[in-house]
Amino acid sequence: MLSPLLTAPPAARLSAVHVDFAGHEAVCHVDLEVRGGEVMAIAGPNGAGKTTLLEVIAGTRAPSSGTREATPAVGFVPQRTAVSDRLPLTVRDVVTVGAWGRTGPWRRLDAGSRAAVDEALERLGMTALARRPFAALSGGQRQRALLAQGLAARAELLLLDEPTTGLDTDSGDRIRALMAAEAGRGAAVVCVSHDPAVLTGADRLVHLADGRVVADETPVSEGRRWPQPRTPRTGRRSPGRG
Ligand SMILES: Nc1ncnc2c1ncn2[C@@H]1O[C@H](COP(=O)(O)OP(=O)(O)OP(=O)(O)O)[C@@H](O)[C@H]1O
Repeated sequence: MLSPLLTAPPAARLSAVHVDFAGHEAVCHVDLEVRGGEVMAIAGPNGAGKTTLLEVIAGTRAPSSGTREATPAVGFVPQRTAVSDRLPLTVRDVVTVGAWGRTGPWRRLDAGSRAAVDEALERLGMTALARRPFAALSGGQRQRALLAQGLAARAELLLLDEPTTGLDTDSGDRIRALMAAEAGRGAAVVCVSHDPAVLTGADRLVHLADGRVVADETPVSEGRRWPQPRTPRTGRRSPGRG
């Protein structure tokens, strides 16, 4: 019998995708399907095209040629270094942006969207920091705020660019557990990473080199070797860094 992962409809499908930057092919002829319920890790050396490919899957970068089909319910968590230091927003504002897919930008949030924002803050241990300016956070706290933004979308396709880079072990564990939990509720999770703990624990590991998929493996056959989701911290103790 086919596994539920194989019978689930694709959350995203790329066909013969190329991305060309002024003559440099960053992504070359990629065919890829991402399915609900799976965590796919994308690995490869610097400059291999991982972020560019993730942007195409997210729909934030149009391919130069080829096609993308995907659910409209996308949550995209960029690298924290890709977000301006000067954003005049609180942590709650940043997380609220994630719920805009449900309400539309700058609209008053309905009760369901407010609950999604509160829950996302709670799951990342950011409730106590909700009113703090985003620009005043440490790097690791920013990473968690951006992930909370992605969770607030309650997306069918959740995309993360190096979400554990520079985090302490505890925060890295928490983020891997959250990715597993998102896949557990049926979302397709795609994560660009150099982190061995992410790469060895994903359901599927796609290797890129020079913009091409050179391997597409399912390294774990009997469940993810990732920590189970834990009861979130409320932040009542110290707000904690990173
Ligand atoms: N906006 C851009 N304009 C021109 N070239 C770009 C642009 N973005 C990326 N590139 C080039 O495309 C290639 C792939 O870049 P990309 O950022 O996707 O790689 P990556 O695998 O994510 O790298 P890293 O592991 O260093 O983050 C690189 O050669 C990069 O220089």
